[in-house]
Order: sequence, then structure tokens, then C-alpha cells
Amino acid sequence: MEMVSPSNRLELLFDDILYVGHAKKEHLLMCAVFEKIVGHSDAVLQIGELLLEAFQSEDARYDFVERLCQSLPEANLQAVEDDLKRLSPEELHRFALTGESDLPVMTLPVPNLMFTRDLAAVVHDRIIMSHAATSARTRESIIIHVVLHHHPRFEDVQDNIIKLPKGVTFEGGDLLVASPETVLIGHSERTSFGAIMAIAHELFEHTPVEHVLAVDLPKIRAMMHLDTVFTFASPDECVVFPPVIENDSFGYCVHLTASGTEGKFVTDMRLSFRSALEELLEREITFVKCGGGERLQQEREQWTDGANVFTVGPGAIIGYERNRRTFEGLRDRGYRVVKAESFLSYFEDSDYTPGAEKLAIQLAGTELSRGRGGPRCMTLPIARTTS
Ligand SMILES: NC(=O)NCCC[C@H](N)C(=O)O
Repeated sequence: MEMVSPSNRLELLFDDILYVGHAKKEHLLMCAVFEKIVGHSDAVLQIGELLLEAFQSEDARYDFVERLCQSLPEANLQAVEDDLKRLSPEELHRFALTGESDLPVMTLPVPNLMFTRDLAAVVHDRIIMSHAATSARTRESIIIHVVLHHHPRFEDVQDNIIKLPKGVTFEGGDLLVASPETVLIGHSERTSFGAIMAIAHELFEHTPVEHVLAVDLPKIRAMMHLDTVFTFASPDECVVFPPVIENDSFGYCVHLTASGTEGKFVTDMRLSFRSALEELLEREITFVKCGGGERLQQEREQWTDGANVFTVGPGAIIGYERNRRTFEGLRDRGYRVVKAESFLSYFEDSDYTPGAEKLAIQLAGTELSRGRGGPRCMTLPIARTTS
């Protein structure tokens, strides 16, 4: 992230230059909250460390270099393909993250790797790998490929990895698992309709998923993924950006179900996302408004990821503190609002019991929030259990 500059920031999908030291502290604090809630120190894995561990295998390094050379032909990396393959695990790791090495070639860094959510999506026992929509994030799709295929931790899931066909684009922030049978996918700036159909096909074939709701989003940067305007706080509460999520109109929400005939779906055009969701989940859903009742504040808080909360455990969600009105809405729903630091000091000498009360944890995140991604974007749950 230290390599994002005023001249390359747009290409690297950053609106601003972050104070990296503070951003790191904020990230560490967020991970400490996750570990406390999950209750063991192995709860949080760091993608950079997983990559370095995977690179201990020569096959992994070769695979990475070959995919990199193929995926970005304009970077002319083929000229140094053999040299890249000869780099040590540590040197190749440095090159993979920063684009720098001692070789006479340079490429862009991958500062968006912190938004691990977009690298893949896990639904039941399947892992759908991303097909990044932008060249700034293409290398991240290769990184997750290498980690999943070569890290010993993922040895047993090889047959469960879903690879999407060429030509479609998909980023994990567009996929939300609403229930064991229902998956929501944003048709966004980053995820193509072809990807939604391919994912629906795979999920209908290999998992208990029976319904995919495709949600049409404005194709704009501020709402690049579905999780920038809609996230679950609990099974019956969501944080939503009302101007987009309550915009009922023709073609906005398409319900896909399997038809029983290979390659065919039954489609059903839904005018209201809320009613489609409530019908599929068979319960009423409360929409907590990101930014409260006023349009101006809704826009301000959506911009700083007020609608991008992450549910760490039953009843415990985390979001950026600056989204004050969003937290007020959660308080009105019975959440106790607490700062991340206070949460950790309160439970310093005791275990946290998930579900004992509804907690909305505030992460200061003044630097992280300038990267255009919230706590959900910065996580990638790799296993799911239903309760
Ligand atoms: N799921 C998300 O919404 N991720 C945030 C990604 C932010 C990153 N700067 C990007 O533009 O891709």
C-alpha cells in the first residue's frame, strides 16, 4: 500500500493515499477482535503469509509465474519468465505483492489484496474463485489460485474448487449467502451476468442451494459490489443503502432456480428485492438504513462503507465508527454499541460468549475506510457452518 501514489492511485483503484502505519494498526485491531470472538488464535489467516507458505513448493512458484505471464501479456513478463521461476520463495513473494525484484522488470503492486473478500466466495463446501474485473486485481485472482491449489492447508478441498469459464468476471464481494438454500449475487461493475449464470449452474448442481437472486446494481465505483449496499447483521436484520436496495423496478431482481433440464433455469422477474428475499427466507427482514433517514447522510455513510458490516459471530457485528447514523439504527434495534478497544479490554481476562447480547463493534478505521472497503470486504470466511 506504500506504493500507491497520486499518479497511480486511480489505476490501482484507490481514491486516496492512506497513512499506512495507522491503517496497519487498525487492521491488527480488527483481527484481534475476530480472534477474541472466534475464541482461538488460529482464527485469522493472513493471505500474504499463506502465499509465502505456498511458495515453499516449486510447483506453486512455477504455476504462479506461468499464470502471471499469460494473464498480463502487455507487461511483457515472458521475457523474464525463467528468471522469475528461479527466484527464491521470499523474492517471488516480494515480487508478487509489490511488483518489485532485482530483475530488470517491474509491475504494479497489489494494494487491494487487503480486500480478501473479493478473491473468492465459499458456499457450503464449494469455493468459487474470482475472475477479477480489472487488471489492477488480476494478480489477486492468481494469488488465490496458488494458495488454494498449493498450500497444504487446502489439500483436501481440491475437488471443491469452482473455476469460472473464460470471459466472465466475478468478485466475491458480490456474493452473499442468505440461507443454506439461497444465494444473492450482485450484477455489478465487477460481476457479469455470465458469471452469475455459471455460479448458479454450479451451485444448483453441487450444493443444496436452490435459489439465486441476481440483483442489478448501478455500474459505478461507489457501489462496485453488492456488499457495498447490502450486508447481513443477523439472519433477520440487514444494513442497506436505501436508494439502491429499495429501488423496486422492472429487471432489478431476477430469481433463478434450477429447471431440472441441463443448461436451463427457471427465471422469475421480481419487482421488489425485499419481498423476494422475505419470501425465500420465509421470515420478515428488518432493513437498517445505512446513514439513517436522510439521503445525504445515507450517501456519505455508504461512501465510507456504512453498509459493509461484517458479522463475526452470532449477534456480533463490526463496522466503521465514522458511520454514526448507521450505528444509531443498530442501537435502536437493541445492539450495544462498543468501541473495538473497549471490547478487547473488557474481555482481556475472560472469554467472550457469542450470542449473549447483540453487539455492534466500532472500528475507528479512519485510514482503512479511505480504501473504499469495509470490514466485510477485508475478510474471507473459508468455512461455513449453519446454526
Ligand atoms: N467487497 C468490496 O466492496 N471490496 C472493496 C474493494 C475496494 C478496492 N479498492 C476496489 O476498488 O476493488
